[in-house]
Amino acid sequence: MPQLELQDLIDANDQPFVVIDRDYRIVAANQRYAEAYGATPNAIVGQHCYAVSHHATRPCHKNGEQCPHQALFEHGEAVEVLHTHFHADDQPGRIRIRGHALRGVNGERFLGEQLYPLEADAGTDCDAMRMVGQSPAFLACVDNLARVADCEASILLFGESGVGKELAARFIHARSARAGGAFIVINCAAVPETLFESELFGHERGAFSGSSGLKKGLFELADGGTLFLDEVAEIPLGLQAKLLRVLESGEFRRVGGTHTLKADVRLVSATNRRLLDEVDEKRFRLDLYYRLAGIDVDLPPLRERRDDLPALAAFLLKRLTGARRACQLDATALAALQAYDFPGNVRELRNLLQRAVLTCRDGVIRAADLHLPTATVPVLPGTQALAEVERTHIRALLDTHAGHRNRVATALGITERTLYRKLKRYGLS
Ligand SMILES: Nc1ncnc2c1ncn2[C@@H]1O[C@H](COP(=O)(O)OP(=O)(O)OP(=O)(O)O)[C@@H](O)[C@H]1O
Repeated sequence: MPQLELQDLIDANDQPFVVIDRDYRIVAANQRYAEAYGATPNAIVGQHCYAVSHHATRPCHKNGEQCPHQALFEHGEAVEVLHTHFHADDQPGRIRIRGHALRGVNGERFLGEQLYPLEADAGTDCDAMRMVGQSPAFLACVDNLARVADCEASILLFGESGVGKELAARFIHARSARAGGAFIVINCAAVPETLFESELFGHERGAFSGSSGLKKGLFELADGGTLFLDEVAEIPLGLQAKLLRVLESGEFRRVGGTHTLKADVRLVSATNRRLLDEVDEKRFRLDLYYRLAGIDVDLPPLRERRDDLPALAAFLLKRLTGARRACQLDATALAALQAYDFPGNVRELRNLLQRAVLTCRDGVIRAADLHLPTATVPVLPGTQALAEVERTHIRALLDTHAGHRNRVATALGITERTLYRKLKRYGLS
């Protein structure tokens, strides 16, 4: 075999590529890799890999990250992981790293790392799927999602309303081995209790009055893919037992059917209520909770990642205006957004911007165009019962939002179905 110059070989690679020895020292880096970290290959060789890419003083597995170096040198495996690296401009960026086991002329081992910046990744590059954000809280969350995507475990996503749970579920699906299969959504709050079973498992011709032809259920449609159970806390108790049985056996029957069917489905569920609290309140079965929450992932609310606001707002504005004239936020608008708490998270931000785009005439959105709701917290006498406080608060919100129940539900961080129940209970419907 011809002896090739290592530097020439790795410079031929279009992606950043680096070769690392057992002691975490970089022994070679291609031009692309060096550029990504604002240096030349010569300046990088001899440095610790974690110092260059993580600005850290110790290996990343000692900071709790999955580390390709550790995987190769301790376990003999070449693994692919997702990390946050710091680019030349000191900005954090999401990177997918593919580890390669390399052998030196004397048989010694080296780790070759090929880097793929995630923004250029097919699964996340189309606009509808793009998860925008670079704040540490958001990056940690996306990192988590990318790690859990590949395993087959059931995932339970927890986060406030509008925080991006469905987007996260799509992200998981797109990065899983099931990406070629269907991604099926069921919003458990929106399906009337009586239709739940037939929605999930389908029904045979004439199974009940009003059922016309044969209908496949969402479970069946998700065969080979992912079923996303949104607002999972809203599944009626009676159905929870049935769902559990199906999840345990993988078998089900259509309503009115006699054949047992099988479907190979991966479940991703989402909730904005702590399911274990629901279990304590006897509204949710503990055994079903364990089935659904193989791994749980928390999505941070927008007010805990305010650093993401400018990029998110710019991205949403671009999507809202499309090919039409671009709109921009001025400094007063950005400051107003930074000071606002966003009970409805990214969805609320999008809705605010949508309204502002319609009213702004010169392409500049100012604070006043955003019509941010001002917090009017009523001061109530200390002796009022909790239910009365709740009733008063809901009534005030209905006034503020001109009777728009979806906006009131968003502001309260509850589902519309829960709001409807409360309106009925308090005689406000
Ligand atoms: N990080 C993000 N980057 C870009 N868009 C986002 C991000 N997070 C959320 N969005 C957008 O915000 C909107 C709301 O997101 P999504 O429907 O996923 O929220 P959700 O948590 O599932 O809401 P709900 O609890 O009400 O079902 C969507 O239009 C989504 O595309």
